[in-house]
Amino acid sequence: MCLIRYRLRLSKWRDSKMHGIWVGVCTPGNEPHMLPILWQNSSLTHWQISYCILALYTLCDLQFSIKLLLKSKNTDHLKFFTKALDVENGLTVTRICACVSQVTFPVRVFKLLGVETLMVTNAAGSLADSYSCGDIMIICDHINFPGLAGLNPLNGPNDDKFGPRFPPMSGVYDKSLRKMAFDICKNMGVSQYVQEGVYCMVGGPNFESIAEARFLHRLGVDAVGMSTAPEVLVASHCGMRVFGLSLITNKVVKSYEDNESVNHEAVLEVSKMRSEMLQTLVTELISRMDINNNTA
Ligand SMILES: O=P(O)(O)O[C@H]1O[C@H](CO)[C@@H](O)[C@H]1O
Ligand SMILES: Nc1nc2[nH]cnc2c(=O)[nH]1
Repeated sequence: MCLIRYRLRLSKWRDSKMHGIWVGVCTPGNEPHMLPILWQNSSLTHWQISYCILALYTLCDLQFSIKLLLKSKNTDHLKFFTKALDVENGLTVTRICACVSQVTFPVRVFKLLGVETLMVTNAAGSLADSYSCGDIMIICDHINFPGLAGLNPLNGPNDDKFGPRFPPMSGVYDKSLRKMAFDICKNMGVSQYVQEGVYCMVGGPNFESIAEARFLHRLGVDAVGMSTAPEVLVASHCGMRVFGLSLITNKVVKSYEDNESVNHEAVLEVSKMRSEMLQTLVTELISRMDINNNTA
């Protein structure tokens, strides 16, 4: 099961007209609540971009939800997309994808397209007692549970063109981008909602049992979800810079006395509530990055 969202930068192709494209891949019933940017300042024509998106869409057998974020008044891009994808007002199509190599395939395609930075966002349940629903956790590290158990997108022969056979996983979440995100949140006056912590990916699609929640909590997990780690792993393997955010949509039940239980609708609700704030944060983060040399 996946819900992946990429924020990509094609620093080689620039054009001031197009600010970016936000792309998400959603599981059924999932709103594309936080959508990262695919193209930033691209000098490709709108049909070339559309073609690339459609190619990715076909190649990866994934369906993208697409929203254009245009600085210019020219909405031809949007029209073209909606026409090409045969839907009105952008595209939101959903499908399940269960395989980690499928989920991560686009990351390598993006790498080959010249993308240098990957931004990932997810919805997650909190285990840290100090977190509240609606908090934003800047991810400083992750535990990839499926990966530890052998379900790893890097399984199989290694392609040395992308990265080493045995890649390190320390320091994957870029420090300078994390700091920048904190600064932006401070300026936005929303620091009280911002945390920094460890994300853990579990296989899902069920939410945690109480015993599992307690187990993860003892391991030092601050927030748990069902995505993100495989894409981050592959991006890091091929030398991309990574930034990740978890939106805390619920508190994971850790007590047998607690009668609450999490449900997906509540997750979507909190996501909607915070989507604007997250979009502002991500957009500001992007605008502060140095497009040319990929430094924060
Ligand atoms: O991690 P993302 O895809 O944001 O979504 C999270 O929320 C969904 C459950 O409500 C699961 O898909 C879980 O992984
Ligand atoms: N595994 C898991 N994924 C989530 N996604 C959003 N909330 C949760 C949660 O509590 N657990």
